[in-house]
Amino acid sequence: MKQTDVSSFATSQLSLLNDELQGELAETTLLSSTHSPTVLQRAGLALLNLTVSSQRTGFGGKTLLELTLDPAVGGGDLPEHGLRTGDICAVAEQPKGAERKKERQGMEKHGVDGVVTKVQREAITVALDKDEVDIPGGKLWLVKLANDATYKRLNQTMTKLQKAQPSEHSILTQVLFGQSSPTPVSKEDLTTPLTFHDPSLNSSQQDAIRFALASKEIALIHGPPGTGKTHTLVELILQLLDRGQRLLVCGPSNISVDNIVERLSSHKVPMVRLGHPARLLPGVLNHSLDVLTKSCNAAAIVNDVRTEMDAKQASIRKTRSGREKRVIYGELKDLRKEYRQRESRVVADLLKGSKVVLSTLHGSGGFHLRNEKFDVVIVDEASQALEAQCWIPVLYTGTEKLVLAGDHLQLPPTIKSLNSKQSKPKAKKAPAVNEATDGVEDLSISKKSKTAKDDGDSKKAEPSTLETTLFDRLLSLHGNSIKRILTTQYRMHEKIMAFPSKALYENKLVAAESVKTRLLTDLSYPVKETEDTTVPVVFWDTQGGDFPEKSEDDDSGAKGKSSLLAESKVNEHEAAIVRLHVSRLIEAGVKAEDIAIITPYNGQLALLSRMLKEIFVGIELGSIDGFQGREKEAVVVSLVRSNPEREVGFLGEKRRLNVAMTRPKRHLCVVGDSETVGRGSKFLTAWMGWLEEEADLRYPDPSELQDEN
Ligand SMILES: Nc1ncnc2c1ncn2[C@@H]1O[C@H](COP(=O)(O)OP(=O)(O)OP(=O)(O)O)[C@@H](O)[C@H]1O
Repeated sequence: MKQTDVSSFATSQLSLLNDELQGELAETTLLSSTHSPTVLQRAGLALLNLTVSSQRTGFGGKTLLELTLDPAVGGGDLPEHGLRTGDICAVAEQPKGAERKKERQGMEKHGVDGVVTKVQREAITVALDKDEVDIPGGKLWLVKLANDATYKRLNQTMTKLQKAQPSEHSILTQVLFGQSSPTPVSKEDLTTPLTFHDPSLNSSQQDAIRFALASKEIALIHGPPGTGKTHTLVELILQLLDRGQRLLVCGPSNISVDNIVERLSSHKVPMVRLGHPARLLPGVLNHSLDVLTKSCNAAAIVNDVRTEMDAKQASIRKTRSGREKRVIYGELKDLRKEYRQRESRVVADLLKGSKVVLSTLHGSGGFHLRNEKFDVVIVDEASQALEAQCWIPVLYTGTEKLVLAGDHLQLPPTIKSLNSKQSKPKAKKAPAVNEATDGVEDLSISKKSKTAKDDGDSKKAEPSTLETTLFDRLLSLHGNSIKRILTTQYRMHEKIMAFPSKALYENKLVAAESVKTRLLTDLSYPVKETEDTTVPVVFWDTQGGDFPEKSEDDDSGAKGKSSLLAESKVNEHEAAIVRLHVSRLIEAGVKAEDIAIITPYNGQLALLSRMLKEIFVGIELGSIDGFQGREKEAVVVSLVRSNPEREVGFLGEKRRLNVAMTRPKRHLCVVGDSETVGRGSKFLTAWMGWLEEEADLRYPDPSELQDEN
């Protein structure tokens, strides 16, 4: 066991985080200082010609401004924009002659910062950061700002860790750094009979629960694709509650947390979900602090003040006299103070009374939990979280036990905040193609520079230390004895599962009876039996050099211009094969919405989208990274790389390929050049070998593709 020094670990994290932040800020500043509002609006980063359509009081006593298009410019729907709930923005008076840069730079002085809380077709609502603001009567504009809140909290957390004296380190912290070993779990604890709330749990799930219950400091639940990780966590939560424990349940994204809230609510567990209501799934709202503080018994005392404040807000907008305004502001100030006091009493009571609190990792560092103690912290999707994020609930709640659930053999967290959006639910809804490339939201750090570089060749890119997750680090620190793996998977046909199981999961995966032989022809609607619909795995091998890749910007000569414009790859012939295969599936009766096409290269994704989105309405196209956590009945993977140098770039990352090959339930079609891809790495050689042996092989007939074109 290799010990890690706590303080130097924190110091190095701080420096890595700072590098990220500086890069991010430089990029945003560059963007907003060099472009006019109109250009920013076209880029989806700003909205112009707005007016206040209503003003009221929201959670935390904040002023909520609802903005719509000024009737003077015709009103109606807002133009297309990229502003999302949770984005940090500024609202300011629109400079006359919108292009004038000088005036625009005064924005920071005249504008008010806030957070987007609701986005509708005709309106966008912003919760303002400042209490007393005099919103100008003229036209307003709203611009997205860089969000450094995430970094600030990570920074605070790592600073706290850095400054803690060794004598202050909890046993858990010592275990997390290898200075103490985890207390061994006794055999009896692992074998004592347990009554499970869910009798359908399989034996690996039951074992994982026994292990997590018996562990004193840490337990890792390793959930390969489709093995019911969240299902298992829900039972673990119920078992811990039976034992009188108080729990904090977190995940890196809102959706990862909401997934658990939704599943727990059918068990009637009294719980509180922290987080801004605008970011939560509708089904989860009833558990949010915002709604609970309005609906609980003590709510009336808060609501009285809220009503009074709203009336005052309305009267401010009506009066023109500066003196009257000042009087009302004074009254509002007192009311707001009163409101916050009453609300925080109600919130504190609600939190004290709840045995389960759920929030994002980031949210667990908010002031609501500052004095709350929890017996156990559970983190779902832990291999999607930065280590520094996982420390937020650990350090701020003083827990002595941590349960992490995840799969370190799928993709690690990516680093991005400027353009981060809500991550998609696991639900089978079809996000637009550009959204499918987005990562996880709450922290969503995805290094732009890295993405750009990787898009060219990830093999050369050294993994940054920020990407080593706590899950990974603990496994290398303490070994497999701190984890239990879930082995029955409920997603894939057994043939689709076979290679990833053998190559990555020590051959431990077993396909559940209900899925192991499911084919497209067994779908709930009629699908004709064809050579495609009756086989689980198809491999279109384009070997022979007739289907070469292209660098996207070969023609434009943009190579080396900027890391953000780094070249991507396309393979037009592969795209034609994808079209052929999909059209055959659709002719056989498979619905377009049951098919997804995924590829590692954004260039190829853009090409495929142009070619196929309109022909196959409802089909989903996405990057492999954006498809993590999702599933489809049929998945076509376009590998793109085909070159005499046998370069595989992005495909060198086996965790990315693992994600790609484990998305389908009934049908996986791989399109690629076995000669190029097969030389990329040991993993790729093994995969190509396996496909040649086990898949239904197809060799493209150029004349058939000609017809298709
Ligand atoms: N013991 C079980 N018996 C039957 N079905 C199960 C069992 N455990 C999980 N499932 C089913 O397997 C599917 C995957 O479960 P869940 O969403 O909990 O998995 P996950 O591991 O969190 O998913 P992912 O692989 O996307 O991370 C769900 O449809 C769930 O109902």
